[in-house]
Amino acid sequence: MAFLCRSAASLLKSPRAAPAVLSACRLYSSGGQYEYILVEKRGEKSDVGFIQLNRPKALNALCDGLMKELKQALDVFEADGEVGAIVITGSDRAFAAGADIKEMQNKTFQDCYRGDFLAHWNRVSQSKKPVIAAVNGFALGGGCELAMMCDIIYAGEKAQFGQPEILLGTIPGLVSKVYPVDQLVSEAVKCGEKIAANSKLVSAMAKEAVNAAFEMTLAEGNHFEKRLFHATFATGDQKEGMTAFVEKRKASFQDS
Ligand SMILES: C[C@@H](CO)C(=O)SCCNC(=O)CCNC(=O)[C@H](O)C(C)(C)COP(=O)(O)OP(=O)(O)OC[C@H]1O[C@@H](n2cnc3c(N)ncnc32)[C@H](O)[C@@H]1OP(=O)(O)O
Repeated sequence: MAFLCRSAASLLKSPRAAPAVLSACRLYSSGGQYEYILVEKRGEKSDVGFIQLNRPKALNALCDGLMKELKQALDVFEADGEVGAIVITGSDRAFAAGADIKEMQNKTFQDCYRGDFLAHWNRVSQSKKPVIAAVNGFALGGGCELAMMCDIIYAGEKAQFGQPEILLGTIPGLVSKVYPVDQLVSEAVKCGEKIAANSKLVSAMAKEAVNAAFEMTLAEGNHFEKRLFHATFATGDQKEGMTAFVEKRKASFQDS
């Protein structure tokens, strides 16, 4: 948080940063100049910053360009003295279906590690102003995490939250459910079968991240999880999982 405050303050004070903020202000006052998001001020007093993710054909998959624009819009709203709260939403069908799998498919571990892939995704949790997620439809993987980074989540009746990364050969992917007594054991076995059909190597990495988090601060846990996520890009199973998604077929994991 201290870092955030400093970075926001430096945006406001630094003469070099000021033009960036001003030009970003123009972006939402003139409207329509972002490619992947819609940005405006709402509310009777125009005191609510409103950001709508807008990649309908890709179910608002969070491509790099979208995340950069989201950061830019948050910077603008943080610098705007009128804005007291920020709402992030998607479409009726999807809040966001996760990180962009087509962009990630061919990334290597080296690409992820060198570029500190997804490091800037924490921007939302660093906002000094309260952020409300208004979630309709799919909120999966990074989309679910984006909602969780907000301070408040309002969900539509058909919202679906999930962490399906394990299906792509990467982490995380843990789900919990409640069942009637007589169905519990068979449903638990079915769940075990689903987990066992995924990469055993990557499942172990997901468990390692969760277990390690119990012994760490939140920042350390996030960092460790991100590094393990990067490490999945060194596996054949991540390549298989993401390629299978793009080729619209079932993945065949080799635990390698
Ligand atoms: C890195 C971590 C963060 O920690 C991640 O976020 S990994 C990504 C996690 N998310 C997922 O695994 C969800 C992937 N999407 C789906 O499973 C399905 O698309 C669905 C959300 C269940 C919806 O299925 P439906 O059959 O209704 O629609 P389509 O699959 O035909 O999707 C329509 C269109 O959107 C593209 N798309 C959907 N999700 C993504 C994505 N995450 N990245 C890139 N593109 C995505 C999909 O490919 C279709 O486009 P088309 O290929 O037809 O041009």
